[in-house]
Amino acid sequence: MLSTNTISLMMPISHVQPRSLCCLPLVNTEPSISVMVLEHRETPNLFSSRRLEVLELFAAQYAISFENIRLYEQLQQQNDQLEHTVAQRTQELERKSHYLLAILDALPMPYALTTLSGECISSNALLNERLEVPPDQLTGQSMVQFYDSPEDRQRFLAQLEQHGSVSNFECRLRTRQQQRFWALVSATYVDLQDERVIFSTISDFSEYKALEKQLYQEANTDALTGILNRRAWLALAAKQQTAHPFRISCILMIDLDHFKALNDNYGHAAGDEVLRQFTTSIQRELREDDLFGRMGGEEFAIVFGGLDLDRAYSAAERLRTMVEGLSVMIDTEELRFTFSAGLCRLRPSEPVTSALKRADKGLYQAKASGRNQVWFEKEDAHRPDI
Ligand SMILES: Nc1nc2c(ncn2[C@@H]2O[C@H](COP(=O)(O)OP(=O)(O)OP(=O)(O)O)[C@@H](O)[C@H]2O)c(=O)[nH]1
Repeated sequence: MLSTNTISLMMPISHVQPRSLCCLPLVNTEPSISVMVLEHRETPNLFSSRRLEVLELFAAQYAISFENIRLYEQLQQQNDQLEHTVAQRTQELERKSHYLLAILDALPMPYALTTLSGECISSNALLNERLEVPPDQLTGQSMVQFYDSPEDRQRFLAQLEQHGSVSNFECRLRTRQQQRFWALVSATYVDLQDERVIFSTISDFSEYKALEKQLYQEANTDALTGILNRRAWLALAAKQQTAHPFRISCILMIDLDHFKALNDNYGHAAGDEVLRQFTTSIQRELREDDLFGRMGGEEFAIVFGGLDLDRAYSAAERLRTMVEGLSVMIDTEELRFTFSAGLCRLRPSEPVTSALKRADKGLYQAKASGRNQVWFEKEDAHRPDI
């Protein structure tokens, strides 16, 4: 209900004095938001208390509707604001996603995005090409099939799980056409909105691996005969000794007899051929546990793994007899040759070079005693000298 004060303050709407004037505040939940003014120019005292009650109800309803409209407009404004923000964010995301795709497309190496179980989510053309899979046919496929050994895949996943990323994991992959190649795989986890996936890149390093193998071959083998060179033989002999500290082994040092004369009489190439055929023949006779190497010139050494002095001596004698019976054809000429050798036990934890020196002493004795024979040190023997 309006107070008298409020009414008296009200000004008529028109300049003609009204005979009845009513002023009602439009009040809802909040303080008055507006005022409803009614005036009548002809009938005095028109706004009786009963009429005022009705008008008050009407004013209240009006206030509610008015408030509703205001709230609706406010909501509409907020909605517009929200839509604007969403549109802006979407645009931003689209731009970022566009950048990301552009970067991935420009990546100069094969990549794949896979699920944790190895299913390909996306890949680039370079990967498809390297794995010999037609464009777009990798998505949905299991990448596990491209690992040459399933154990490699397990090791790769174990490393990824342990460190969160893997750098240059060396393994062999195979293409869909079953072509094997060496690859370095690097990977990291990527957390997408609702799942964790793996982003991996691969680089083919088959050429490097082949070169590495070639360098290893060159560094460890003798170019003429293809067997171990002195350095590699010493290293492997020491490695075997460490791996089997309680295994009995013997070392045989071999030197071809009168090789200078053979070279002088038949030429260096004939000497080379003799060295090659000698090596091949000896290799044929040796067991897997034996280690054969060229120490230089016409000198060779063998570790008889797991043989005691008696059995090693028998083996050395068998080799000596075999070589004695060999003949190498040089043009129409049949060349025959022999070797002298020194034998000794490789004592536990004794440096291989030191045992080699003792075998060399036996070799010297064999040469001095007329060649084409095998000698061993007295202290090593439980039987008399030959
Ligand atoms: N063809 C050829 N000859 C080699 C090679 N390496 C070393 N020689 C030769 O082997 C010969 C070794 O001669 P010496 O050390 O005098 O020994 P030897 O003539 O076998 O005499 P003894 O050992 O006393 O029986 C030398 O003439 C070397 O030039 C090689 O790779 N090829």
